[in-house]
Amino acid sequence: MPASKSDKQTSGQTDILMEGRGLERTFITGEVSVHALRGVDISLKRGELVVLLGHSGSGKSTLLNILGGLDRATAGTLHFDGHDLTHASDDELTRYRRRSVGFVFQFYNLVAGLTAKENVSLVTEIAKSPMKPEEALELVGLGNRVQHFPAQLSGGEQQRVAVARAIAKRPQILFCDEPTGALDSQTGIRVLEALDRVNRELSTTMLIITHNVGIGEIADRVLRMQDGLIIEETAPKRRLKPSEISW
Ligand SMILES: Nc1ncnc2c1ncn2[C@@H]1O[C@H](COP(=O)(O)OP(=O)(O)OP(=O)(O)O)[C@@H](O)[C@H]1O
Repeated sequence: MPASKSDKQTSGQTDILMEGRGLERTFITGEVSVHALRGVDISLKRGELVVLLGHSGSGKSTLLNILGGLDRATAGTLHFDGHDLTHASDDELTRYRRRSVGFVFQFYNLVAGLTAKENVSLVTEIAKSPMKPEEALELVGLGNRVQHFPAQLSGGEQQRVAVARAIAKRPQILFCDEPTGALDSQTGIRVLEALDRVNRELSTTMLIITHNVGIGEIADRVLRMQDGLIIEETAPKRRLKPSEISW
């Protein structure tokens, strides 16, 4: 049974799960340097759902890749659950990704020849204390689709299998890069409902990237990026249910 938010806050842990300070990322291609991140400060609290908004090219994916241990910052510091990731070796970063992090991307990347259950099993077989694949699929509302192959599922259902696959290993943090980007609004809302449920029931910390300002209403906190910096932070008065929003 995962600890509730209040349990965690009284157990002596700080309520900050992840913290980046002064994060910079410069890409050098031939003679051209792109300063994709120009000194980002970001803190993610345990159990919170944060939406990261920003125009194309503002640095959202670059930031997500660094926080998720897929890339390294050129400058700045990064800590996760008391561990310094700034100077982590490649092996340590791999361990961090395997044990603690889940990813959901715009395209679902399911294996076509495997059923929904088998796609989720790919992850649960190598995790330490995973959920049963059926349990993860039930949590995202696909308890009746476990034996279906990706081609027999709608786009939104396939994305929910991808969410089940990402959360079945019980990651502490889930990074979602445009999880509804390929979906119409009604289908996208079903995917957001699955994410919202995982966040509430498992207290999984979440960072969701989107272009879609309306999705900010389901968050505890909304961050907005521009030109490689977080330029605005807001907290909606009331966190709406995904079924209450539209776009
Ligand atoms: N591997 C790379 N090599 C060179 N430049 C890169 C690389 N990755 C990103 N960039 C540049 O860094 C900047 C930020 O890109 P990033 O993908 O983080 O933006 P984004 O906000 O996620 O955009 P989008 O919403 O379009 O996905 C852009 O100018 C992009 O061209």
